[in-house]
Amino acid sequence: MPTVSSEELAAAAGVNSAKLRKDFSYLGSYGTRGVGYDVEYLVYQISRELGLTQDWPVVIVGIGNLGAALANYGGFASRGFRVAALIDADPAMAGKPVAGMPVQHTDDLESIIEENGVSIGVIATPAGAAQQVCDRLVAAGVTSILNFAPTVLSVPDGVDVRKVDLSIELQILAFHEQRKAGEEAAGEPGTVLQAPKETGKGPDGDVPAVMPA
Ligand SMILES: NC(=O)c1ccc[n+]([C@@H]2O[C@H](COP(=O)([O-])OP(=O)(O)OC[C@H]3O[C@@H](n4cnc5c(N)ncnc54)[C@H](O)[C@@H]3O)[C@@H](O)[C@H]2O)c1
Repeated sequence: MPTVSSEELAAAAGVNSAKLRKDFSYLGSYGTRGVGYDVEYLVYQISRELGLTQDWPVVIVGIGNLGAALANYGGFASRGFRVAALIDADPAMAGKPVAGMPVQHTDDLESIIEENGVSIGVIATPAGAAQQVCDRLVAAGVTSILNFAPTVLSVPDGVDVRKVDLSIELQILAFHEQRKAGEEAAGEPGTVLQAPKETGKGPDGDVPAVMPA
């Protein structure tokens, strides 16, 4: 039975081992003195706490380039997210197979949500359609939304929205690239940069004026 000590885990995570043991005790996981934690059981306990040991049916709305790519991504199923249905407003798409499933028309959105007990919806429609799709998902019983459309969605209390925007991730990388270029121009790492005012703050929050060596 592979085991791991709280000291090893704490060192790997860069945290204090006493704090780690205390946190694990909230999971009901206490380990054995001198032996440590049973790795398999610990993984199960953490997964259970994160809600990953149950099956989560998910619908994807908007089966264009992005929606089809998401539908074809195998990584969701291995984490317990089962794609229950693919939904699109284009009548020409209805019945067409994507990732081995027939695309269903938005006319049936409500019944699909109900029949599959779906609580998580993924929106991959154009921005202009996203709020309307969101409203229908929420009215049908969806309480968590992963939004890829470049728009801010309004939802009632009790509904969670996570927005994914890859261009923001690129902006963050571009910001760091700019800092690196400034560092090279200054000649040595760790130099205090004379950054233009508007780049003194990165899109991911405060960035120290001195880059680490
Ligand atoms: N978040 C990101 O990083 C990221 C990256 C790429 C694309 N996007 C966004 O994702 C969305 C989809 O991009 P795409 O390239 O797949 O577009 P696309 O045009 O290829 O696909 C959009 C699909 O949505 C369908 N659709 C339109 N209105 C609908 C409605 N009311 N209900 C259901 N389906 C509807 C269309 O029929 C089409 O199949 C866009 O909003 C785009 O800006 C976001």
